[in-house]
Amino acid sequence: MPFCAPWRRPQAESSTLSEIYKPPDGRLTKDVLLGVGGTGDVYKGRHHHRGVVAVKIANISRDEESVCRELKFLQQFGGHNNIASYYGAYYRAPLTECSSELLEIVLEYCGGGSLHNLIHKTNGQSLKETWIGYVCKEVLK
Ligand SMILES: Nc1ncnc2c1ncn2[C@@H]1O[C@H](COP(=O)(O)OP(=O)(O)OP(=O)(O)O)[C@@H](O)[C@H]1O
Repeated sequence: MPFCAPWRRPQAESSTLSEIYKPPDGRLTKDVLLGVGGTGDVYKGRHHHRGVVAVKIANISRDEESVCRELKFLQQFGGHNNIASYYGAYYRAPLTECSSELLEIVLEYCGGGSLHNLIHKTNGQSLKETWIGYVCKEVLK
């Protein structure tokens, strides 16, 4: 296999995705749609333990490699101050033969909105130099 997804760990080669990433079993609910990204739709939700969270619905069937790359990134850097924390992922089996295998990726909910929104809400749709400096400094940390 040219590509090895992190959930198919060497010691768990015989395990299926559903065994490694157990289904949420009511521990996770999804509410409003927050946005749509390259990996899938992102919902505001509630996790039984974490409270309010963001839930990214990643389509494994469509692009397993991208989902894997994103998970790897989150597992490695999710502890950084400026990156949403990664709380775990749940496997969702296809409902019918034609539907997709999904992974529900649970993240820290970032309620402040996006930089894109901030720019569009600002007079002249342009941030002050001090703000731009602050954002650049935080991105480079
Ligand atoms: N942790 C989060 N908290 C709150 N909203 C979020 C969170 N993650 C994503 N969103 C919302 O969902 C949208 C899509 O996010 P996502 O991370 O999937 O894609 P992206 O980073 O915008 O693009 P791409 O997937 O192409 O990198 C964001 O623009 C944002 O509005």
